[in-house]
Amino acid sequence: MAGLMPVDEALARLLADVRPLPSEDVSIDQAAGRVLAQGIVARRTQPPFDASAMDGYAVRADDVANPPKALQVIGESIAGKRFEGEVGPGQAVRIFTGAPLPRGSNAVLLQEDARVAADGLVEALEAVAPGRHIRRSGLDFEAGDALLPAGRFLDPAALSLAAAANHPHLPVVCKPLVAILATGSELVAPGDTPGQDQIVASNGYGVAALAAAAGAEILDLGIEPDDRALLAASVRRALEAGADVIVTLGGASVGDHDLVREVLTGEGMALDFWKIAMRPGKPLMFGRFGDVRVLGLPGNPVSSLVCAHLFLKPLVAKLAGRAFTPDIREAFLGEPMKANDHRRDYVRALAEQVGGRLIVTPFGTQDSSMLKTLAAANALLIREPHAPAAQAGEPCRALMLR
Ligand SMILES: Nc1nc2c(c(=O)[nH]1)N[C@H]1C(S)=C(S)[C@@H](COP(=O)(O)OP(=O)(O)OC[C@H]3O[C@@H](n4cnc5c(N)ncnc54)[C@H](O)[C@@H]3O)O[C@H]1N2
Ligand code: MOO
Repeated sequence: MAGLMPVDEALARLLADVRPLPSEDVSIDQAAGRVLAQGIVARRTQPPFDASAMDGYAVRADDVANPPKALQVIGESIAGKRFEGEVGPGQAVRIFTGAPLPRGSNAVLLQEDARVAADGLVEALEAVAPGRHIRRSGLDFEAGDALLPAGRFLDPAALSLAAAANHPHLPVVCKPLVAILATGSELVAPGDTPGQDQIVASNGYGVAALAAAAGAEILDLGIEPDDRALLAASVRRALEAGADVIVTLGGASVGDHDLVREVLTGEGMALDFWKIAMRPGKPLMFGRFGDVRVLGLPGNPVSSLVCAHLFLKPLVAKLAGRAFTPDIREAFLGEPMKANDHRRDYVRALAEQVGGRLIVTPFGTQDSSMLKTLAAANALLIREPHAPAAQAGEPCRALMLR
């Protein structure tokens, strides 16, 4: 069929000029999962002093070169409160992990290698090399060191490092605000009582979860019936709220009550593309109000979610400054497949490791209303347009969903 845009071309058009959003400062306890907008440098040296790496005794290595050797314990150094004096010949200081190393000492004798004796004495049972069990000042980083680059995803290790470097706030890429509007007079919210001929709206929940996981803030615009004025009012609400992306659900096709494209263009949206060569998801629409991107997802629940995986996820990730590569794997067919037509198919399937190979077996029925098979699937088997019939065991590609 003419006029359907190939998936890769549609994706390239969608993402072509998307840049990460501007930055904002957030408190470090709110920064998990965000992306650094600027690199950060260490605001202090870590450790800030020579510190013990073990519980034991700070000693002069020469003193214990020929054990056993009795040493006089002249005090203790604990994490948070150092021993202020100096360790002289024949002396030791009780020391704990993380505590500053006292002046005069140059090694830490493990407490397992010592025996407490009478009258404030400790007997060293082993020799210890100079510098042993000491973390030198700056071992981890020095003040002024570049620690994390712009664009770094703030995962647990990056967050703890930023905190250790004494950053209470971090400059991060703003979260894209994704407004989600479900359309359709047949829809009621979960928990409401559907009237005759009505169904429960489902798409928005999965789409919102997917966008949030990719880094978005969600603005839920609820459900609007197939009514031009109400749809237009919702679109204006999204624009006034500063949405970066507006996602509409349903009403994207060609039916008399599929009003979304008409309402959006009436409100000033420049239509970029509509209808792509994929199954499910053919009626996908993309347009923009300036920098505000609009994705019109098809109403069929599986089509909505598959399009969200393929298009919304990379769009949100790119706006949020995140790196994103779909998890597409080389695999082998678990069942024969018929020749394909002009649309690229994303077939709900089960991918399993069998004897070191990833075997992908499609579910028998692929109607795009069937969420149960989408929830059961862990992969989408990708069938290229015009792919010839294939036998079980032939190579294929699979987009992993989980
Ligand atoms: N003559 C044609 N008819 C259709 C075509 C076509 O090319 N020619 N395309 C079909 C394809 S493919 C799809 S996909 C659907 C999508 O159409 P719409 O985006 O207009 O979706 P609706 O008609 O509004 O709804 C379809 C279906 O999905 C249900 N729905 C809608 N929104 C939700 C929601 N938020 N949660 C749960 N379910 C929802 C709706 O009740 C319908 O059952 O069009 C085909 N038709
Ligand atoms: O392309 Mo529509 O998405 O299957 O049913």
